[in-house]
Amino acid sequence: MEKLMVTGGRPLKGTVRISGAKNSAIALIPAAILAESQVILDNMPKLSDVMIYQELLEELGCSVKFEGESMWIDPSSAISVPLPNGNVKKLRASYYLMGALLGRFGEAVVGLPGGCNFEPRPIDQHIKGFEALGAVVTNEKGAIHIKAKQLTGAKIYLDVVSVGATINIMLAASRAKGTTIIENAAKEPEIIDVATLLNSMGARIAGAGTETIRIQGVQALQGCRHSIIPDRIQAGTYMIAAAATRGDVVIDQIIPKHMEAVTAKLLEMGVQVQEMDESIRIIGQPRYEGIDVKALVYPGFATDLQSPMTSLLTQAEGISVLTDYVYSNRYKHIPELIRMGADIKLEGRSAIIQYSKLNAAKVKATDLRAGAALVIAALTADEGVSEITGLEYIDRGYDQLVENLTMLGAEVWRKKEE
Ligand SMILES: CC(=O)N[C@H]1[C@@H](OP(=O)(O)OP(=O)(O)OC[C@H]2O[C@@H](n3ccc(=O)[nH]c3=O)[C@H](O)[C@@H]2O)O[C@H](CO)[C@@H](O)[C@@H]1O
Ligand SMILES: C=C(OP(=O)(O)O)C(=O)O
Repeated sequence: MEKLMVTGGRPLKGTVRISGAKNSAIALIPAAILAESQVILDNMPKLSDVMIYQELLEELGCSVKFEGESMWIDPSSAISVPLPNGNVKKLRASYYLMGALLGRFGEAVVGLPGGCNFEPRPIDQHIKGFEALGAVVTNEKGAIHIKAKQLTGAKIYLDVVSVGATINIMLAASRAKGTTIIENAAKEPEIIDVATLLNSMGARIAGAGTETIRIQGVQALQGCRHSIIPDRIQAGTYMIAAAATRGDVVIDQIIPKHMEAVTAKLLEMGVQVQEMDESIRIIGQPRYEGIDVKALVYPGFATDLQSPMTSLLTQAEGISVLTDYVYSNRYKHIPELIRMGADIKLEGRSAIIQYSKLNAAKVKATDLRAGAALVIAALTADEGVSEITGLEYIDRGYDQLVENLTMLGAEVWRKKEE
């Protein structure tokens, strides 16, 4: 196991290039199972979740290789091997194997997912969707067994707006007989990315990115080549880190439209933000105003940036109130930030944050974005070296983190845990 060592007090300066999006990549990889010939995914991020997914596909009989930043997947020999345990427990997005295997083979056995379990994360809406398409779903000792003689299109109203359920239903319904309509669908850019891949494979999906998605099932899907969209959560993390360290950073190769909620909040605090075609420049300021932030589904402020934003708000004068409306208790970073000197109180599902001088400390990342919050706090701390354990969580979502931060002038390094 490794930990991350971070020296505080150095403003980030320079340009950082953002990789492909984790939350797209780990849906696009299983989507490739639906094809009967080779799928090439370009702009693939180097992340532990992606490596685990490579192994999962190999367990299912796919052949997978990398060429630079491209992942070549040949799913022609895939079979629906039961995966009740093992790698499926290591990441959240293993649940997409349910929709993909169901769509291609009419059956799947997939263990309940792992990943960042900052609070219970049910998958009842995924299951409701599969059942509506005609599948029989049972939970046998923590593994979900799904079987359908014939998947048939249906109208499915999601009780909660769920990224995972929307994508999972799209995957299965692409091969169903007839038309599926998902109402109250999630609108995240990653959903559009998955629909774009599926349509390039021959699917007929309309409305991705709106609350109503129509999927006309087709008999077969073929291979294609697709480039993964930039990671808006990584981009947002660097935007926030640049502001928190009062640096000057160009966040490059992104889609600025995806960043609108973050940009708006940074501007409201008094951060200088310059938007270009494919990049955003963040110029930190000596003084920021406290603000209110509400984490919501897209196009609202992303819950995945709620923890990083908590660290930045400790640098704003007055009181800031941050409320997460997606997860009620995604606050595992707060006790650790308090150890670093932050003045934060939890009231129900809101964090009340006051200006605080942060100090270096030994802290523990308990999930991916909690880890990102601690990295930002450690970079912002006045002086001294922070030690952040739980680096394996951070590696789930940040491609080349140490290299990128080093290029931006930070002093960060990995160290073996004793
Ligand atoms: C791999 C991936 O893309 N992960 C993202 C995805 O997770 P994930 O797809 O798991 O998150 P969802 O959008 O499904 O969850 C949103 C909310 O709905 C609830 N819910 C969800 C499904 C369900 O069947 N029942 C239910 O009650 C969840 O508990 C949560 O409160 O979207 C989240 C919300 O933007 C992000 O934090 C994650 O980074
Ligand atoms: C919670 C996250 O990911 P996952 O859903 O894969 O655990 C995240 O990316 O912040």
